[in-house]
Amino acid sequence: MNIEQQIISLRNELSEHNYNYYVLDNPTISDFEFDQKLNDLQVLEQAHPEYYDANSPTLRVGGEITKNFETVPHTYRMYSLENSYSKEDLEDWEKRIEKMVDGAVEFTCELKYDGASISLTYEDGQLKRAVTRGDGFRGDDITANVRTIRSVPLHLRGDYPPLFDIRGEIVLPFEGFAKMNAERVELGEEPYRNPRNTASGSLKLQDSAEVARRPLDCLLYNLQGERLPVKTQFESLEKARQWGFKVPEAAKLAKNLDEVLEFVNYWDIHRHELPYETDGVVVKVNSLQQQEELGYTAKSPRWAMAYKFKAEQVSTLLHQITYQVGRTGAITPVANLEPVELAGTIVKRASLHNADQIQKLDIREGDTVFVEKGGEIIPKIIGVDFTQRDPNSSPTKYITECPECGTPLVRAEGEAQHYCPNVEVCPPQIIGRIQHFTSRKAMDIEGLGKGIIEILYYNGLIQNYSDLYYLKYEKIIGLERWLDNETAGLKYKNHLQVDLKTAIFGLSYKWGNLTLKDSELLSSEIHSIKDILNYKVDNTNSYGKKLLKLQYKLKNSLKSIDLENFPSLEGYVSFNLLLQLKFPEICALDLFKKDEFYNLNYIDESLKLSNYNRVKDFEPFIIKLADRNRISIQDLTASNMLLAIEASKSRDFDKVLFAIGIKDVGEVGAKNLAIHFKNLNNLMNATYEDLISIRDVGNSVAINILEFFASERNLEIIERLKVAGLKFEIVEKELGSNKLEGMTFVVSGTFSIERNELKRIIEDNGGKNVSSLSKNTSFLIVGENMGPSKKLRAEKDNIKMISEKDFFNMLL
Ligand SMILES: NC(=O)c1ccc[n+]([C@@H]2O[C@H](COP(=O)([O-])OP(=O)(O)OC[C@H]3O[C@@H](n4cnc5c(N)ncnc54)[C@H](O)[C@@H]3O)[C@@H](O)[C@H]2O)c1
Ligand SMILES: [Zn+2]
Repeated sequence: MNIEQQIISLRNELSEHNYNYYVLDNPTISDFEFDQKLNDLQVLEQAHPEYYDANSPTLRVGGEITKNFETVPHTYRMYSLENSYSKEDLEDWEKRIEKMVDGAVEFTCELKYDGASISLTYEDGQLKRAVTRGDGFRGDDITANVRTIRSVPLHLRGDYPPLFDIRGEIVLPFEGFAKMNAERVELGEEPYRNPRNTASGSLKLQDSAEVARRPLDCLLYNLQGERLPVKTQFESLEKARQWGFKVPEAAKLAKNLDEVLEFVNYWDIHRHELPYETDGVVVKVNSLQQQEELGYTAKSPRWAMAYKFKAEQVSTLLHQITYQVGRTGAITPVANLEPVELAGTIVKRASLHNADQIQKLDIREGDTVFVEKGGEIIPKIIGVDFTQRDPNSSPTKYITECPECGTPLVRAEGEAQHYCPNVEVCPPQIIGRIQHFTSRKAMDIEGLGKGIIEILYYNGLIQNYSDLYYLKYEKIIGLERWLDNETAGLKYKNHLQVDLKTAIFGLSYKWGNLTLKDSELLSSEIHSIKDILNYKVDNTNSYGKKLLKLQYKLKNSLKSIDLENFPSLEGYVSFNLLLQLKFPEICALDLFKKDEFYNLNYIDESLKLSNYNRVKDFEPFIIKLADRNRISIQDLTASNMLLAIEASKSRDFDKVLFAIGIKDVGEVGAKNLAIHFKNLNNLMNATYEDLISIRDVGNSVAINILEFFASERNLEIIERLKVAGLKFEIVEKELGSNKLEGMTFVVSGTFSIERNELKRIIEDNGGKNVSSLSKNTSFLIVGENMGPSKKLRAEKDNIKMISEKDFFNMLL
């Protein structure tokens, strides 16, 4: 590639990233990588001014305007900031400045909040407009959304100027972000990646009510206007604070660059204590007079410089790649890491996303990997330290079978994710669906979280959510299980009674490293676990060696265990614990005392650190751990749970519709469907054309709905829910108002809801039902197929006739 091609290719690539970042809120590379590429381009362009292009990403603010909001021009242009990454960069900048202005230069140091920029216009102390940065000249008018943010003052106080703009950053504090993500995870949805993109995405929602629900915050840092009552940047921060804006206290005045660096160094460490995300420090020339002298480049002010903190990176050992199965059957590979501290938290796991990602980075078990936590909350593996790679390792073979049910995985054309297609039997999918059903935004059944659902499921009491409504107190009381069954080596947890092959596999998972195939082979030759002890081993091959190890461990550790009753699930778990207790090598007591490692996972570790004869010391920890990991359904839990299940029968139709978990039908979608179809029968009879005519229902959702109701099994489940008494039709909200006080109604014909229901709503709102028309009747509510005589009579007596819809409008 020649220079010109290189420049053009970089420009195209960066424009694409700008689009992903600013418009889609979904960047595909890290900020650091982006800045490096931008810098490469800058260097090339400087060396080759002949390829100048005013539209180059180096000369333009990256944002764009979207078509969803009104576009408005900025009175004062909104710039970006120049970036620096080192002390030297800052020193160079200072030198440049000092040549251009008279007198000593002081600096204001501020934190660089990582969110979405916003410009607010205030007229006579009232918020008039809020506009995104857009391309710097024009932005999106998102006033309605910004009004919902509590830290944006709608009216100012004090001695504010009559007209000015104030700039700031809209951020999503960690706490709110974590809460939003917890809710998403509860619903089995992908968590949001980082607060910045989520904040920015929230601002572009069409529904301000939804924006209001997001815990956004607005931090202000810059005034723009004519004849403002301030002479320095620092003063303007103080003034803004007095007028009622939220201006963080961290800002500091620095007399020289040393003081600036002090500020930088302090916050590089302490920023993790802040409630929101920051990605650097912004250093600004304090005097506004000097700022004016310095002016702007094409893209940024010369009087300000961002100093970016480095995205924190560490290297650590990747022990194992495990695979999680989600509610929809999607498989997510997870890297289990040697715990390591990164950006203030201990990181033990990182998502590997999908098979392509593993292949692209060539990640293998046993590798030393680089883990980064730049903007992203969930740490990610950005590469492998190849100098540390074991030369004998081989590329990771992605699993081909579901780790939970053994079904061969599928991967649809063009999809990144593998799926387990065993929808009806695969345990995490079943449990996930039930969990979704009971979750807060669906049926909101309190106390029925994952743990309890698992107990009920593994004890064979529920197979799907309809079974919840048929639970009996006597059956559930006293049920228990250990939460941490994975650590107990129990891979095949869907079988309450595991078969021999599985039991062997479970055992060897811990000790012998038999593969599933090995276990199968062995199980065909013996009748029970006990037989392993007497099995004749040919120890000349690796299979035999593994068996020998298994035999040895078994012999050494089993005396008191009732092998006849093994294998059963509970028996199995306790069996493992007992083995741990009896097993003389488990002694890494010190490791265990640290709560961080207080987990059965580390028994494996402690096995390696063989230090004999300390089992006794260890025992209480194991017992405590076992208790901590065991949950059981006690009296109170059981009765509360049944009450909560009973109470959930009164949830509205749209909640039920959301809860049953039709693919891609979310909370809002379910509401639209409920309002449109009024009841389940109508929805079930809807054709493809009916469906796609509804707001927000596209091709794939329509197909999902049709498929859902085409399944015999789903129909059976729904039938059971109906029998249990769940709501499968809209019951208009009982407002319980007195809006209809003094009015009498006659109801005639058929309606979208039961006639009695309609009458009840009238009464609940203070109205009176009468059965026949008279001069005193206020309204006749006309349904379908009303007899003609009623109509004549009403016309004669001048009684107002209204439709069902008119009636409900009266209640609004
Ligand atoms: N990963 C990607 O694909 C990708 C793509 C485009 C941009 N980016 C990233 O976005 C950034 C570029 O975006 P940018 O142009 O918004 O620049 P920027 O984020 O580097 O800095 C400018 C912005 O900082 C904000 N800011 C926060 N605190 C401030 C304060 N105290 N004073 C003044 N301004 C403050 C302002 O909103 C201002 O617009 C780069 O860091 C880049 O890495 C990443
Ligand atoms: Zn499966």
